[in-house]
Amino acid sequence: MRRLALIPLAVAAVLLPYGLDRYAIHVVDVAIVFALLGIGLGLVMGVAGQVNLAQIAFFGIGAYACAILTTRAGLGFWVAAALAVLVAVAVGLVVAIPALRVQSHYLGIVTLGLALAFINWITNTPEAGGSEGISDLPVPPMFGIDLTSEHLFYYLEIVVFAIGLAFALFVVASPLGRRMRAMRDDSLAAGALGADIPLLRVTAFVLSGLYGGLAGVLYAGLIRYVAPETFSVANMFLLLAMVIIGGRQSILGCVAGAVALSLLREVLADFSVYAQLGYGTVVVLMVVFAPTGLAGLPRLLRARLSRHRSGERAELRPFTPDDPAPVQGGGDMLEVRGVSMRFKGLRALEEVSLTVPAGQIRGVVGPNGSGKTTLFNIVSGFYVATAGRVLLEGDDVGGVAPYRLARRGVARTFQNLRLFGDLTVRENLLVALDHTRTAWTWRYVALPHAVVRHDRALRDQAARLLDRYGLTAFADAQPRSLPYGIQRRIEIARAMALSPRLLLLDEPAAGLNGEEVLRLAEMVRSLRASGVTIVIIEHNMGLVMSLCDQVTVLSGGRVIADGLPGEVAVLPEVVEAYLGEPAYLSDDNEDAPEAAR
Ligand SMILES: Nc1ncnc2c1ncn2[C@@H]1O[C@H](COP(=O)(O)OP(=O)(O)OP(=O)(O)O)[C@@H](O)[C@H]1O
Repeated sequence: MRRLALIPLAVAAVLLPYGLDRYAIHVVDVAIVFALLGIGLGLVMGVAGQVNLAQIAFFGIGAYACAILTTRAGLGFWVAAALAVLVAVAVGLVVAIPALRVQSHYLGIVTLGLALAFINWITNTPEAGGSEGISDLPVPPMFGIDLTSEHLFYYLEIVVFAIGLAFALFVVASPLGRRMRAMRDDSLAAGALGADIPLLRVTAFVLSGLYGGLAGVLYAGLIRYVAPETFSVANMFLLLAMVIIGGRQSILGCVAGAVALSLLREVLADFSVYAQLGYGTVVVLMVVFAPTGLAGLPRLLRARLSRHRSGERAELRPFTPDDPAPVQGGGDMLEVRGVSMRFKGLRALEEVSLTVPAGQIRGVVGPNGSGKTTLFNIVSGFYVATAGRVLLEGDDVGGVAPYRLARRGVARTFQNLRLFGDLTVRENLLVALDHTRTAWTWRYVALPHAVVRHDRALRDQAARLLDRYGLTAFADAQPRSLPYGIQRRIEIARAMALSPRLLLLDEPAAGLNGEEVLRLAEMVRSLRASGVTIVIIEHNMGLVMSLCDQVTVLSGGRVIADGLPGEVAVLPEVVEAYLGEPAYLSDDNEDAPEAAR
């Protein structure tokens, strides 16, 4: 059906130049160049969440490299064009380096600085023609077709644009695009689910450089003259306005914004000062009232509606237990040896040691601020311990990045749920189910069919997982529109999508009612029966006492007790650590849900 809808669009695109005079087709040709730039900026900023104010420089590098290589080095247009796109991609790689260290507005400042450095270079370098620019670029040869005609050049542009748009849409809908969106929503959680964040950031900037370079080359072939004013900061902000107004999270929105503002710019050419002011005002209004741009409005409305609807008929189906499986290996799954962690002057952990045998459910309890979550953060690779070692099945994994640990079988949930709010429940699971490496991105160009097949297989697995966790009814909802208990279930399902051997649950019962705690306990037992080793931080002592094989008690960053639940609960030092509230640590805790005991 969707493909059929493309036919009238294609016919309209073919017929468009027939109704346009020379000036109008020129405006359309420039709008297409900006649309390509918009796609690049949409991918890096909207999809991957990397603030990039250097897009105008990628555009300029493509155009200038093409101009210099043709007029100064005497290369043919297409050879120069191919090299120019490669140069823009290489610069994209270089611009990605700061993104590995800084994010958000800091990254904005760095990339803006790089754009200014480029503008400065082209304005002051004789090889780049200084403020005069470079003129007399050769006409791109095309099997005898005269591309000096902007009507004919339009057809070249529209083909490049169509391929560029199709590729961008394909990437966004694919596992790679999903990972990028997950990274944009919450890079920590994405890393914990196996997404290689540094490589993903580099990939986003490379794509941005690719589209910037392509736009630059087309611009060079169209105008056959390059000068600094085209690649100014003012035009960078115009480009930003295009993407923000259109909707940066939607590639089609970016294209629509770029085309609309390019045309509007021509209409308002005589009022350019007021026009700039107008764009600025509209951008501010959009950021405040519709941050997802015009393209995001229907989704915003749908989300609002589905929030009401899913709230009305929210029915969580029962969890279907996994098939029991023997624990493999049988040795120690996790060993923490003398781990200390300091944050500046604060000692969060001091010489903490514990050993978790494979197949155990280990409870980690302690008063607030005793270092439980810090311990999880070290085991899952978020923090590197100041001292001590962490062994996973005997291998030292201290300092190993979270995404690598995730691939080695460590999954975790978070105390304050870290679901990807802009992704659906199904997509949340799909991110975790995808175990491919980002380095396989070349497949997107060379083997797109393999990518489609891989995605289909992932979707089948996601459907089974949704069914097993009773979440099918919520598959297409956004997690934040769902009740808290369901969100907790989704987070466990998402962690299990990694097929972990070690599962770290950080206060999974927080915010759950008694019935939900009962279901949680059943689920955790079933996960253990399926061969997963579990470490659980919990304040609900009824749950801890009934569920855990062994309990480690932390206080002030130190292990003060370790043993069977019933034994540690009555130790005086443990009672004291809990401010003299022994009832919380005993089996007789009346606050503990009946079901969890
Ligand atoms: N990134 C950080 N920077 C500075 N201090 C930190 C950081 N992370 C944790 N801390 C400090 O380390 C100590 C232990 O915190 P942690 O979150 O591990 O405790 P917790 O036992 O999990 O507490 P709760 O039960 O309240 O979640 C606290 O004093 C906390 O403020």
